[in-house]
Amino acid sequence: MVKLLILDRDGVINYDSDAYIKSVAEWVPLPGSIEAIAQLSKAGWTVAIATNQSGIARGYYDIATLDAMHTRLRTLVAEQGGEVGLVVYCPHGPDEGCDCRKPKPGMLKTIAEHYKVPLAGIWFVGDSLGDLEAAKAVDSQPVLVKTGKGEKTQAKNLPVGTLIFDDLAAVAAELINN
Ligand SMILES: O=P(O)(O)OC[C@@H](O)[C@H]1O[C@@H](OP(=O)(O)O)[C@@H](O)[C@@H](O)[C@@H]1O
Ligand SMILES: [Mg+2]
Ligand SMILES: [Zn+2]
Repeated sequence: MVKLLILDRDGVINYDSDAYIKSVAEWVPLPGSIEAIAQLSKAGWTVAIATNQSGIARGYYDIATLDAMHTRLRTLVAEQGGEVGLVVYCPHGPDEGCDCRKPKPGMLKTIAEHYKVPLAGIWFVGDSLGDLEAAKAVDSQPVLVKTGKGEKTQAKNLPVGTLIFDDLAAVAAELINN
């Protein structure tokens, strides 16, 4: 069976910004995140990504720019000998009522269906409460990292059983070494 790990993007893999990440130049990996994904991949994990990208609906950047960010991510991970799995994004705005925008679990379901694995217990790593709630909604394991908005999120009322790590590198160390 596929060993699947699902990651949020902004604030987990790369620095986030309240002004959105609007270009490849603004898409800057957090320390250790690229290496963490590569190490997980080389250890047999399939690393997929589920990311809200309402900046598309807001007109801040286009799909081609978003795809270029993900090509950059894939290139950097490949340079470390790893690979990135399926990247799923929600391009919609908060008021469109789509099924994919977190905290709805639609993107997690899409990823699980793609890899034909059940979502129960799958770790979903995020920095926002919506990430953790999306995981809880499908019985996945909510995992909070303190990067991005994570420290602020930690002060909120977290889903029962949420695991907390400093950053993605710490999550990778836990999964690879245990
Ligand atoms: O963390 P992920 O899901 O990868 O992506 C989050 C981004 O889409 C943006 O999501 C926005 O929330 P709203 O979409 O405006 O509610 C804001 O939080 C931005 O700061 C953030 O960059
Ligand atoms: Mg995030
Ligand atoms: Zn959506």
